[in-house]
Amino acid sequence: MGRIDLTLLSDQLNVYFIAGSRDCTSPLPLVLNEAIAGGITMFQFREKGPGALEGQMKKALALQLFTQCKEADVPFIVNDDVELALQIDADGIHVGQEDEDAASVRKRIGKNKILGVSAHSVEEAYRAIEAGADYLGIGPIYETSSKDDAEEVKGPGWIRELRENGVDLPLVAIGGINTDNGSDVLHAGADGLSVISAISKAASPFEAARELKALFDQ
Ligand SMILES: Cc1ncc(COP(=O)(O)OP(=O)(O)O)c(N)n1
Ligand SMILES: Cc1ncsc1CCOP(=O)(O)O
Ligand SMILES: [Mg+2]
Repeated sequence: MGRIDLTLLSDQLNVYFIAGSRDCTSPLPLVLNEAIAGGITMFQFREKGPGALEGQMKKALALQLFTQCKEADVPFIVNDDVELALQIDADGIHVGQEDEDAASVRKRIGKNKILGVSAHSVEEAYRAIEAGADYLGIGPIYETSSKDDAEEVKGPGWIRELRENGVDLPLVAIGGINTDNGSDVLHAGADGLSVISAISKAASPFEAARELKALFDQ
Protein backbone atom coordinates (compact mmCIF):
# COMPACT_ATOMS: atom_id res chain seq x y z
CA MET A 1 0.00 0.00 0.00
CA GLY A 2 1.30 3.46 -0.97
CA ARG A 3 1.64 6.47 1.32
CA ILE A 4 -0.80 8.62 -0.65
CA ASP A 5 -4.12 8.90 1.20
CA LEU A 6 -6.72 8.60 -1.60
CA THR A 7 -9.54 10.12 0.49
CA LEU A 8 -7.43 13.20 1.12
CA LEU A 9 -6.32 13.20 -2.52
CA SER A 10 -9.89 13.24 -3.83
CA ASP A 11 -10.44 16.51 -1.88
CA GLN A 12 -7.08 17.92 -2.99
CA LEU A 13 -8.19 17.40 -6.59
CA ASN A 14 -11.33 19.57 -6.16
CA VAL A 15 -10.04 22.76 -7.80
CA TYR A 16 -6.95 21.75 -9.72
CA PHE A 17 -5.37 24.73 -11.48
CA ILE A 18 -2.97 23.92 -14.35
CA ALA A 19 -0.80 26.53 -16.06
CA GLY A 20 2.46 27.49 -17.69
CA SER A 21 3.81 30.96 -18.40
CA ARG A 22 2.23 31.10 -21.86
CA ASP A 23 -1.30 30.44 -20.59
CA CYS A 24 -1.41 33.76 -18.77
CA THR A 25 -1.59 37.40 -19.82
CA SER A 26 -0.03 38.58 -16.53
CA PRO A 27 2.97 36.88 -14.87
CA LEU A 28 2.13 33.36 -13.72
CA PRO A 29 3.34 33.92 -10.11
CA LEU A 30 0.81 36.74 -9.76
CA VAL A 31 -1.97 34.64 -11.26
CA LEU A 32 -1.05 31.74 -8.98
CA ASN A 33 -1.11 34.01 -5.90
CA GLU A 34 -4.66 35.06 -6.74
CA ALA A 35 -5.71 31.50 -7.54
CA ILE A 36 -4.35 30.32 -4.20
CA ALA A 37 -6.15 33.12 -2.37
CA GLY A 38 -9.34 32.10 -4.20
CA GLY A 39 -9.03 28.54 -2.90
CA ILE A 40 -7.39 26.23 -5.45
CA THR A 41 -6.57 22.86 -3.93
CA MET A 42 -3.84 21.63 -6.30
CA PHE A 43 -1.53 23.16 -8.91
CA GLN A 44 0.15 21.62 -11.96
CA PHE A 45 3.10 23.36 -13.65
CA ARG A 46 2.57 22.70 -17.38
CA GLU A 47 5.27 24.62 -19.22
CA LYS A 48 5.02 23.49 -22.85
CA GLY A 49 4.30 24.62 -26.40
CA PRO A 50 5.69 27.46 -28.52
CA GLY A 51 7.54 30.06 -26.46
CA ALA A 52 7.65 27.89 -23.33
CA LEU A 53 10.60 28.31 -20.97
CA GLU A 54 13.29 25.62 -20.98
CA GLY A 55 16.33 24.60 -18.94
CA GLN A 56 17.33 26.86 -16.04
CA MET A 57 14.58 29.42 -16.74
CA LYS A 58 11.95 26.70 -16.54
CA LYS A 59 13.48 25.31 -13.34
CA ALA A 60 13.68 28.76 -11.74
CA LEU A 61 10.00 29.42 -12.46
CA ALA A 62 9.07 25.96 -11.16
CA LEU A 63 10.94 26.63 -7.89
CA GLN A 64 9.27 30.02 -7.47
CA LEU A 65 5.78 28.54 -8.01
CA PHE A 66 6.56 25.55 -5.80
CA THR A 67 7.53 27.91 -2.95
CA GLN A 68 4.20 29.72 -3.30
CA CYS A 69 2.34 26.41 -3.21
CA LYS A 70 4.30 25.14 -0.19
CA GLU A 71 3.47 28.29 1.79
CA ALA A 72 -0.22 27.68 1.11
CA ASP A 73 -0.10 23.90 1.56
CA VAL A 74 -1.22 23.35 -2.04
CA PRO A 75 0.30 20.23 -3.67
CA PHE A 76 2.63 21.08 -6.57
CA ILE A 77 2.54 18.68 -9.55
CA VAL A 78 4.87 18.82 -12.57
CA ASN A 79 3.46 17.99 -16.01
CA ASP A 80 5.44 15.55 -18.24
CA ASP A 81 8.94 16.41 -16.97
CA VAL A 82 9.84 13.59 -14.54
CA GLU A 83 13.45 14.79 -14.33
CA LEU A 84 12.37 18.25 -13.15
CA ALA A 85 9.89 16.78 -10.64
CA LEU A 86 12.70 14.69 -9.13
CA GLN A 87 15.26 17.54 -9.16
CA ILE A 88 13.03 19.92 -7.22
CA ASP A 89 11.37 17.20 -5.12
CA ALA A 90 7.87 18.17 -6.30
CA ASP A 91 4.80 16.61 -4.70
CA GLY A 92 3.94 14.71 -7.86
CA ILE A 93 3.94 14.29 -11.60
CA HIS A 94 1.23 14.03 -14.28
CA VAL A 95 1.84 12.00 -17.44
CA GLY A 96 -0.33 11.21 -20.45
CA GLN A 97 -0.45 8.31 -22.87
CA GLU A 98 2.25 9.89 -25.09
CA ASP A 99 4.64 10.55 -22.20
CA GLU A 100 7.00 8.33 -20.22
CA ASP A 101 5.27 5.06 -19.34
CA ALA A 102 3.39 5.39 -16.04
CA ALA A 103 4.84 2.19 -14.53
CA SER A 104 8.36 3.45 -15.24
CA VAL A 105 7.49 6.85 -13.71
CA ARG A 106 6.14 5.13 -10.60
CA LYS A 107 9.41 3.21 -10.24
CA ARG A 108 11.44 6.42 -10.54
CA ILE A 109 9.38 8.55 -8.13
CA GLY A 110 8.70 5.89 -5.49
CA LYS A 111 5.51 5.55 -3.44
CA ASN A 112 5.53 8.93 -1.75
CA LYS A 113 4.83 11.21 -4.70
CA ILE A 114 1.45 11.66 -6.37
CA LEU A 115 1.20 10.08 -9.83
CA GLY A 116 -1.56 11.36 -12.14
CA VAL A 117 -2.20 9.67 -15.49
CA SER A 118 -4.48 10.75 -18.37
CA ALA A 119 -6.89 8.08 -19.63
CA HIS A 120 -9.18 8.15 -22.68
CA SER A 121 -10.76 4.70 -22.48
CA VAL A 122 -11.78 2.19 -19.82
CA GLU A 123 -8.83 0.06 -20.89
CA GLU A 124 -6.36 2.95 -20.46
CA ALA A 125 -7.90 3.68 -17.07
CA TYR A 126 -7.34 0.12 -15.85
CA ARG A 127 -3.81 0.06 -17.29
CA ALA A 128 -2.99 3.31 -15.46
CA ILE A 129 -4.34 1.92 -12.19
CA GLU A 130 -2.23 -1.23 -12.68
CA ALA A 131 0.82 0.97 -13.33
CA GLY A 132 0.35 2.71 -9.98
CA ALA A 133 -1.64 5.89 -10.74
CA ASP A 134 -3.06 7.74 -7.72
CA TYR A 135 -5.61 9.65 -9.80
CA LEU A 136 -6.78 9.79 -13.41
CA GLY A 137 -7.12 12.90 -15.59
CA ILE A 138 -10.24 12.45 -17.75
CA GLY A 139 -10.97 14.53 -20.82
CA PRO A 140 -11.36 16.57 -22.82
CA ILE A 141 -14.89 16.81 -21.45
CA TYR A 142 -15.69 19.97 -23.47
CA GLU A 143 -13.99 21.91 -26.29
CA THR A 144 -10.67 23.42 -25.25
CA SER A 145 -8.41 26.01 -26.81
CA SER A 146 -5.57 25.33 -24.37
CA LYS A 147 -4.29 22.08 -25.93
CA ASP A 148 -3.62 21.85 -29.68
CA ASP A 149 -3.40 18.07 -29.80
CA ALA A 150 -6.42 17.33 -27.58
CA GLU A 151 -8.39 14.14 -28.22
CA GLU A 152 -12.07 14.29 -29.25
CA VAL A 153 -14.53 15.82 -26.80
CA LYS A 154 -16.11 13.17 -24.58
CA GLY A 155 -18.80 14.97 -22.55
CA PRO A 156 -19.57 14.38 -18.85
CA GLY A 157 -21.31 11.04 -19.62
CA TRP A 158 -17.84 9.56 -20.12
CA ILE A 159 -17.08 10.06 -16.41
CA ARG A 160 -20.30 8.22 -15.52
CA GLU A 161 -19.28 5.41 -17.90
CA LEU A 162 -15.93 5.00 -16.14
CA ARG A 163 -17.66 4.84 -12.74
CA GLU A 164 -20.17 2.27 -14.09
CA ASN A 165 -17.21 0.18 -15.27
CA GLY A 166 -15.90 0.02 -11.72
CA VAL A 167 -13.17 2.69 -11.90
CA ASP A 168 -13.06 3.93 -8.32
CA LEU A 169 -9.76 5.82 -8.26
CA PRO A 170 -10.02 9.60 -7.75
CA LEU A 171 -10.96 11.19 -11.10
CA VAL A 172 -10.33 14.75 -12.16
CA ALA A 173 -12.07 16.08 -15.26
CA ILE A 174 -10.36 18.39 -17.75
CA GLY A 175 -11.11 20.35 -20.91
CA GLY A 176 -13.32 23.43 -21.26
CA ILE A 177 -14.48 23.31 -17.65
CA ASN A 178 -15.78 26.47 -16.01
CA THR A 179 -18.21 27.64 -13.33
CA ASP A 180 -21.20 27.15 -15.67
CA ASN A 181 -20.60 23.49 -16.54
CA GLY A 182 -18.60 22.37 -13.46
CA SER A 183 -21.57 21.04 -11.49
CA ASP A 184 -22.63 18.75 -14.40
CA VAL A 185 -19.14 17.27 -14.34
CA LEU A 186 -19.28 16.72 -10.57
CA HIS A 187 -22.74 15.13 -10.78
CA ALA A 188 -21.33 12.70 -13.36
CA GLY A 189 -18.92 11.40 -10.72
CA ALA A 190 -15.71 13.45 -10.91
CA ASP A 191 -13.86 14.25 -7.69
CA GLY A 192 -12.34 17.39 -9.11
CA LEU A 193 -12.27 20.00 -11.85
CA SER A 194 -8.99 20.81 -13.56
CA VAL A 195 -8.86 24.05 -15.45
CA ILE A 196 -6.38 26.16 -17.35
CA SER A 197 -8.15 29.07 -19.04
CA ALA A 198 -11.08 29.39 -16.60
CA ILE A 199 -8.52 30.74 -14.11
CA SER A 200 -5.46 31.75 -16.16
CA LYS A 201 -7.45 33.93 -18.55
CA ALA A 202 -10.07 35.19 -16.08
CA ALA A 203 -10.35 38.93 -15.45
CA SER A 204 -10.00 37.96 -11.80
CA PRO A 205 -8.24 34.63 -11.17
CA PHE A 206 -9.19 35.09 -7.51
CA GLU A 207 -12.93 35.25 -8.27
CA ALA A 208 -12.71 32.41 -10.81
CA ALA A 209 -11.03 30.11 -8.27
CA ARG A 210 -13.49 31.18 -5.55
CA GLU A 211 -16.49 30.39 -7.77
CA LEU A 212 -15.12 26.98 -8.76
CA LYS A 213 -14.47 26.18 -5.09
CA ALA A 214 -18.03 27.22 -4.20
CA LEU A 215 -19.36 24.43 -6.46
CA PHE A 216 -18.13 21.98 -3.82
CA ASP A 217 -20.11 23.66 -1.05
CA GLN A 218 -23.48 23.24 -2.81
C1 LIG B 1 -5.11 16.62 -14.58
C2 LIG B 1 -4.66 16.45 -15.98
N1 LIG B 1 -5.36 15.65 -16.80
C3 LIG B 1 -4.97 15.48 -18.07
C4 LIG B 1 -3.84 16.14 -18.54
C5 LIG B 1 -3.37 15.95 -19.97
O1 LIG B 1 -2.14 15.24 -20.01
P1 LIG B 1 -1.53 14.81 -21.45
O2 LIG B 1 -2.56 14.00 -22.11
O3 LIG B 1 -0.21 14.21 -21.21
O4 LIG B 1 -1.37 16.20 -22.19
P2 LIG B 1 -0.41 17.42 -21.82
O5 LIG B 1 -1.04 18.15 -20.66
O6 LIG B 1 0.93 16.89 -21.41
O7 LIG B 1 -0.35 18.25 -23.04
C6 LIG B 1 -3.14 16.96 -17.66
N2 LIG B 1 -2.03 17.62 -18.03
N3 LIG B 1 -3.56 17.09 -16.38
C1 LIG C 1 -4.20 19.78 -20.79
C2 LIG C 1 -5.49 19.33 -21.33
N1 LIG C 1 -5.75 18.00 -21.50
C3 LIG C 1 -6.96 17.77 -22.01
S1 LIG C 1 -7.81 19.19 -22.31
C4 LIG C 1 -6.52 20.14 -21.72
C5 LIG C 1 -6.56 21.63 -21.69
C6 LIG C 1 -7.53 22.18 -20.65
O1 LIG C 1 -7.52 23.57 -20.69
P1 LIG C 1 -8.85 24.45 -20.51
O2 LIG C 1 -9.26 24.30 -19.09
O3 LIG C 1 -8.40 25.86 -20.82
O4 LIG C 1 -9.86 23.94 -21.48
MG1 LIG D 1 1.64 14.99 -21.05
